Amino acid sequence: MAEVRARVQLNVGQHSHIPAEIVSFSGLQDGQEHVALIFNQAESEQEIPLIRMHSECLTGDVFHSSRCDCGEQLNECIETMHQQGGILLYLRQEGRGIGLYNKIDAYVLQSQGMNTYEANNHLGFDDDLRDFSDAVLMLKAMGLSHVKLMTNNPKKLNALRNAGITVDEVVGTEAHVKAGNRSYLETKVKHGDHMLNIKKISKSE
Ligand SMILES: Nc1nc2c(ncn2[C@@H]2O[C@H](COP(=O)(O)OP(=O)(O)OP(=O)(O)O)[C@@H](O)[C@H]2O)c(=O)[nH]1
Ligand SMILES: [Zn+2]
Repeated sequence: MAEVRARVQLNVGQHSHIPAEIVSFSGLQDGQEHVALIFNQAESEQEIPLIRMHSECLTGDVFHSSRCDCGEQLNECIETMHQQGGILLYLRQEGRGIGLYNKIDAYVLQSQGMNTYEANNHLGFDDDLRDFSDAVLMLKAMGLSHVKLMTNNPKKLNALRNAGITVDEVVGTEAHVKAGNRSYLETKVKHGDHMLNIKKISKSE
């Protein structure tokens, strides 16, 4: 069992204009400092809250790297939750769990022609090392057993359902295409079973 350790108000977003609360936890299992951001006190409302499990991506979230869509997804999530309320779990699972330096090694291999999964395998890692059991503990610590989930990744949906969390609805994120991330997005759809609409990607390109 994990518990809420501290919970404090802060404003977030590009102009620090979006009120939220940041939550830390005790009793998480993988040794990482995962946090939750709560918008509009969504965990205490009667309505089933929208949640997102966002895996850390320093290059995308902070530097808005051309190689992926993580920063855009994070901004989209924060804007949506500002409007509708919601809970963002920011999970310290850099590089789908392989860590930042290994992800940069994988980028080197991708620059030589491998796709994201081939590069992982070449480095001796499975396609995806993420485990969402701490995310489940965080939800339970906040008293949440019934959610709407913002993702395009069916593995996240299955992880919650297998842990006894009821997911009423899955809300996809937009396809954020920019120069440099198209093959990354296509690979997610072809090899990672992501429910991204490639046609939508082509149109907005
Ligand atoms: N190993 C590796 N990880 C990457 C690479 N590009 C992005 N990531 C990581 O992928 C994670 C995001 O996972 P994605 O598979 O893009 O998306 P998702 O979180 O599974 O699914 P959504 O909920 O739909 O966003 C972040 O931790 C990124 O750091 C890469 O080339 N190699
Ligand atoms: Zn990324």
